[in-house]
Amino acid sequence: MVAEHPTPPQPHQPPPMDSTAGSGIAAPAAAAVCDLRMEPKIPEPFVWPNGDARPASAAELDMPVVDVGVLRDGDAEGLRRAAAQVAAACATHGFFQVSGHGVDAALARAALDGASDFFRLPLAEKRRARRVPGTVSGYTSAHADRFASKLPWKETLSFGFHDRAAAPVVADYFSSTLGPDFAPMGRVYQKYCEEMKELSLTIMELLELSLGVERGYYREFFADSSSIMRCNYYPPCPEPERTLGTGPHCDPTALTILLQDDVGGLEVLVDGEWRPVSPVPGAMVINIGDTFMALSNGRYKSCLHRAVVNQRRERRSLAFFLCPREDRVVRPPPSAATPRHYPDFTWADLMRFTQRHYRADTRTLDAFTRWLAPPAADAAATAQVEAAS
Ligand SMILES: C=C1C[C@]23C[C@H]1CC[C@H]2[C@]1(C)CCC[C@@](C)(C(=O)O)[C@H]1[C@@H]3C(=O)O
Ligand SMILES: O=C(O)CCC(=O)C(=O)O
Ligand SMILES: [Fe+2]
Repeated sequence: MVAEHPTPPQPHQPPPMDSTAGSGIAAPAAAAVCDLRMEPKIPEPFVWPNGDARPASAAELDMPVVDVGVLRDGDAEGLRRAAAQVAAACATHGFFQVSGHGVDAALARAALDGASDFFRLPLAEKRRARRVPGTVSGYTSAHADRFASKLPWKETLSFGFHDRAAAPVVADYFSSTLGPDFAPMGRVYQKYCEEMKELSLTIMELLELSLGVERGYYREFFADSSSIMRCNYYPPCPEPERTLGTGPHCDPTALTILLQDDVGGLEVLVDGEWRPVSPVPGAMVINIGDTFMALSNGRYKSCLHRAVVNQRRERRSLAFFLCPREDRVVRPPPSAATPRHYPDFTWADLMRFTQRHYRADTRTLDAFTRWLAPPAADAAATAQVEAAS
């Protein structure tokens, strides 16, 4: 299927980095937005180093499809099997798929189709929702408003979801940002996020069981949460082997629920090889993020993954990122807390770090830990510099 609308990015020459360039994130003066049009070669800013873009191995990642319906129907043997499958997957590569999730198939389809409808809009209309600098919310094309190189071959639309408010936060976002014509789309994503939140709490119960930690610890930790919904749109690419839809990274968030269409492109790094994750019709991909790795005191792994693109088919994926309420202190349950592998932190701090100081990649949590509290040697060096200045 060839995309019905212009595809590969043809960015304006990304503006010069401003004073925050040293932070590794370009914050150009004007929000550059890529105007996607077909070109035979990809623009230089979209070329990734060979190490990041190297080809995947042929062998798909063999990850379990866990039937989470067992948490509803009280099947004790099924529960034991599901907990064992989750434990084996999360202690190694951090990925599994779920069936029996109860998410309405028509709603899932409407959410994927809504993403296509949005990304097919004229650029000027999409720009009405462009990302507010320093936040994750809004529309971006290749993150060209943030970075000047290794641009991802994708467009994204992200918005926050928290069920504290009485008001339908997501539905209001669409109507207020894009106008009353988008109210139906907003209602679809409002309902989709509500179902994603419910599924994430079910998965938290399964994670408690599989880790043998206090029942309810994780479910209650996230009962009042502040999550991120992200629609990814990956256009066909004339040189897919030279770029990436999403670069190698670990999700800084706690848990990711990924609904992908039937195209494929998600890959996970296992034993030094990129392993494709094939779409399983009706299933959703789950992965552990940095915040949950810290909540499990390192027992469950937040692992490197990426999204590759292809020459012929556009691809869509919807990522629901479960995040704690901003001010919650991320700390493992008492039964799993010694010796501590990560410091206490809040999601607000980690979120701010990824949006203003550091491009989430393969070492985000380590970089964040150092940013939070530089090792004594660094602190002494910093004090020396300050004293001399
Ligand atoms: C907190 C977040 C930052 C990103 C979106 C969520 C969780 C995943 C992060 C991201 C996808 C990791 C790869 C780099 C990134 C810049 C991207 O390609 O979109 C990251 C997101 C972001 O900073 O917008
Ligand atoms: O699109 C995909 O398959 C993966 C996207 C992803 O990892 C992300 O948005 O964090
Ligand atoms: Fe990710």
